[in-house]
Amino acid sequence: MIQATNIKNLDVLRRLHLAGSRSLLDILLPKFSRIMGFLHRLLDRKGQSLTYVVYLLGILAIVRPHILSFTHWLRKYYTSTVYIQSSNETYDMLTYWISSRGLEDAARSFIAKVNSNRRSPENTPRLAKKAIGFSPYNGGFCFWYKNKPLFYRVNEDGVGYNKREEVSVTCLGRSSHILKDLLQDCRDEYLNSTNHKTTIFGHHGAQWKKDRTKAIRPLSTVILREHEKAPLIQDIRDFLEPKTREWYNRRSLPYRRGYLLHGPPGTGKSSFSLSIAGELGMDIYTVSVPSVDDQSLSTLFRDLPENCVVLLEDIDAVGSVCPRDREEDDPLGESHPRGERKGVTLSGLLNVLDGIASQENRVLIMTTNHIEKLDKALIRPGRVDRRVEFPLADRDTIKEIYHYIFGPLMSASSRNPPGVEGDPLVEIHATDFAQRLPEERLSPAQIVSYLLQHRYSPKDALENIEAWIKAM
Ligand SMILES: Nc1ncnc2c1ncn2[C@@H]1O[C@H](COP(=O)(O)OP(=O)(O)OP(=O)(O)O)[C@@H](O)[C@H]1O
Repeated sequence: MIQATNIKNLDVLRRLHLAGSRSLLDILLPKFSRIMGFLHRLLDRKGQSLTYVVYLLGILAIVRPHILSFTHWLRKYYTSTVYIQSSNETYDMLTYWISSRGLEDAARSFIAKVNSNRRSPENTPRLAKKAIGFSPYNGGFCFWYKNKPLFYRVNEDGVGYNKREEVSVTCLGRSSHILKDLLQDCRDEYLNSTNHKTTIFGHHGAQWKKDRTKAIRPLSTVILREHEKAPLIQDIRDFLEPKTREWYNRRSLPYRRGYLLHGPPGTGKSSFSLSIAGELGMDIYTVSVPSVDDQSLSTLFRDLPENCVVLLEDIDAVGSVCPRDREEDDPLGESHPRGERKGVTLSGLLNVLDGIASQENRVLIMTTNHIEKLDKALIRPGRVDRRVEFPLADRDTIKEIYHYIFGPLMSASSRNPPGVEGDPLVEIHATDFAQRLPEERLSPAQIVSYLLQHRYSPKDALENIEAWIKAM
């Protein structure tokens, strides 16, 4: 059971905790001086005050180093601490737990950030423009967990670009069970909060970074020819079956399968990857190939968790040199003369795909707008086991997109205006709409975007087709 914060105890412990960081004496010394002043006045008449003061200061000077080393010893041998780096998801779990209870309010130094994911003060509307969030910074606070005091501390490590935030939680005693229990609770609560959601991770240099958590997008909302879509989904599901894994292991085959989604921009490749991750209850880790080099790609793959979807976008950018306008330092601190900064090389990507990091119950999806540019070695079976084309919209796709926007709701999320649901005219309008658009000339993204402009008026969507096509 988690006990609510006790303000009185908190105050005492916060002081003690501060004493840990500033030394107990720094706090006691001013109080001590006041007492000495009082004694001085009291004893002044007897002329002994100066002697007492000198004695006391002398004693203090002698015991001070001992008290300091005692507190250091106490901290070293009679407390346990868990350290968590901000680049790891455990950090999100812990901060979610802390923040959901408002425990961070006990911190005395904060960092304020606009658009941070952290809690804003109670009186700030949730969607307010430039809402300021606060999080503890360079300091700490104490809270109660299962009737035990724990100390939460934020530390910063490194300088400049390499600066990293790290939090630590300390408990009294040599057993770290309470810390493990806490992290388990944080994990459970965090996973509960992300149930029916997909967490999307991007990267910052060679480090994964959580981008956002989104409600699962049903696969039915990504429109693709059924004879391509259904077998692709089935193939991914089959691959993730435990018996498939066993089958691979028994035959000593590397347990991996790669998928290549190709087609023009805006045809649904990323949307499909996100949806399938949601359907499989996995998070998705995305890497845009043009934004990394061999070293960071390999580090990112090494740091992947198990059970996730990995999306490698724009793999046709492999081997291209990114010309730089000027000589500059890259974020990793290396200097690249103009034109010499390499992206991912073919051998770098092949190493990653063939390596152990591409296994471990991971679904590897690669996307490209230019399949014709890909090296044969990259897409040979074993690296790419299934290719699926995401084409420009044909008549059936256009019709389906119309249904998707104006037809009956497919999930609980409200998309259509009242009155449009179940409208028998939708079918007629969808056919009409599909017939008036050129086939295989527009991407689903273009059509979705046009229909969204007229989301409250299917009539307008039909009436403005010619003007829209002309404008394009
Ligand atoms: N087949 C589709 N079905 C439903 N919506 C689609 C489809 N294709 C694209 N969209 C919509 O268009 C937008 C862009 O799609 P998405 O990013 O998935 O395309 P993409 O093929 O990955 O593009 P790119 O190659 O540029 O990365 C999304 O918001 C998505 O909702």
